[in-house]
This record gives sequence, C-alpha cells and structure tokens, in this order.
Amino acid sequence: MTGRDPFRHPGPGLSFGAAGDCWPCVEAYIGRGATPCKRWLAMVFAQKAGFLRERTAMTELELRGFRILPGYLDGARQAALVDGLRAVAAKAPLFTPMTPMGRAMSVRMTSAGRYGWVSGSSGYRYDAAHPGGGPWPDIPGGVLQIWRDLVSARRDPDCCLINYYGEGARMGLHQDRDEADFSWPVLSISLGDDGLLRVGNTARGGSTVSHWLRSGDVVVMGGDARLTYHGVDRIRFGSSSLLSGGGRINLTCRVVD
Ligand SMILES: O=C(O)CCC(=O)C(=O)O
Ligand SMILES: [Fe+2]
Repeated sequence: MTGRDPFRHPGPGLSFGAAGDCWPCVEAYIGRGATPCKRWLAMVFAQKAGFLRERTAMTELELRGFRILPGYLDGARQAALVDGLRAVAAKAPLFTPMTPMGRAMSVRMTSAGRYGWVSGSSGYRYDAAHPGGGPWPDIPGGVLQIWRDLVSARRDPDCCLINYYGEGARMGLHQDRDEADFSWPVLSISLGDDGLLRVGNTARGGSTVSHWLRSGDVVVMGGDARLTYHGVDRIRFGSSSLLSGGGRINLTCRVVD
C-alpha cells in the first residue's frame, strides 16, 4: 500500500496538512457533528481520489489477459530470492540451450524442481535431469510462497525455469506449451534489469503490445491467455543494482504433468 489514506483518522497530534488547520472540519470528520467547510471536503475527496488512483496503478495491470503485479516483491524479498537462486545455480549450473535448429539461444538457463526445461536437436521438453547429469535442486521456498499466494496452495509447481538475460539477450515470441495441463497458469517473476515484455495473441501473428517489466514485478499468465504468444525484446542492461554483474533473471513456475 502506498500513500496515506486521507479517510483514515490521522490520530491525535497528526496534521491533516493544509486542511488540518480547520479544527471544526477535523471534528466533523471524526464525527463530532460540526459542519465541514466545502474547501476542506473538496481537499479530502481530491486526496482520496489520488490515493485510489495511485493504489490501483501500483497493484495490478491487465495486458491481454496477463495479470501483471508491478512491484509485488520488495527489495528484501528480491534479494532473498537471488540468494536462493545462487544456491540453485551452484548445484545446477546455467547452460546455453540450443534451439532444435541448432542455434544457441541468447539466454542462459537452469531449473529447479522435479523437472527442468531443456532444448536440443530433439525439440523442447521437460527432463528430470540437468544436461550435465543429476537431479535439479528443489525450488526455493521463497519462490513456492509466491506461487501459493498467487496461484494455488493446493499444488506446487513441478518446474521453476530460471532464465538469465545478459547484455543483448532476448527471447523471441513463443507460446509456453510443453506442459500437459493448460488450466494451470504460468507464474513469471522478474528480478534485476528491466525487460521489455511483448505480448501477442493466442494464434501466431497479429498486433502486439509491449510493457517494461521491472525487478520485483510478477506476471500470472493463465486462463484465456495461457497460450498467448509472448517474448522479451530486450533488456536495459545495468538498469537495476540487484545483481552485482547486471542482467535480468526471469523465473517461470509451471505445473508440468
Ligand atoms: O523473461 C520473461 O519475462 C519471459 C520468459 C518466458 O517467456 C519463458 O521462459 O517461457
Ligand atoms: Fe514463455
């Protein structure tokens, strides 16, 4: 929540700002029966409207069915997530995936959970083992908490895909469609540098819209938008100080099977 709700009783000794000088109005406001002056009422209602606008702008956006929660994670939660992800990458190192066409993707990635997302000449798939061998580490508790709060406490995700965008990295328009059950949304968490999300349609082609995702923003891609094409055109390298070496991390949590 941001800003002070002007409809809340400010408490003894706290000023109402410019309007607070008019004691009969303050008394009326807190219910002692005096008649407030019009100027004071107008000011309180203007503040209330501004407060609501600000709160709406800060809490939620909708972009072609994607639910975007700007600034969902504060700085401390972002830093704690990065610590957990460092531990994941220490056990399951980032690798450069190859597309089925044999081209190196510009993002580096790894995963946590029962499955990791891998790609290669045989196509895109989920695998229980890291390409270097061995299981994927557990999904960090801080990531699971976001899923439970925003998606479901009934079932945890099977995979948390971790994408790292260094300078110049991007991700072309695609659908997330390697999962068995599209009734489960994909939960996306952005950390570090700003990334320009592009959102298209449920079928290939057509118009697109773009939105800059910032560190701490969370997106829920579900419902009718579960198969909507999306990608990341570019990042603003160095725009955030969260990651010491710069770059952007995006986490996507998915129910796989
Ligand atoms: O980096 C992002 O914001 C999106 C990543 C994504 O679409 C994916 O990993 O499938
Ligand atoms: Fe995706």
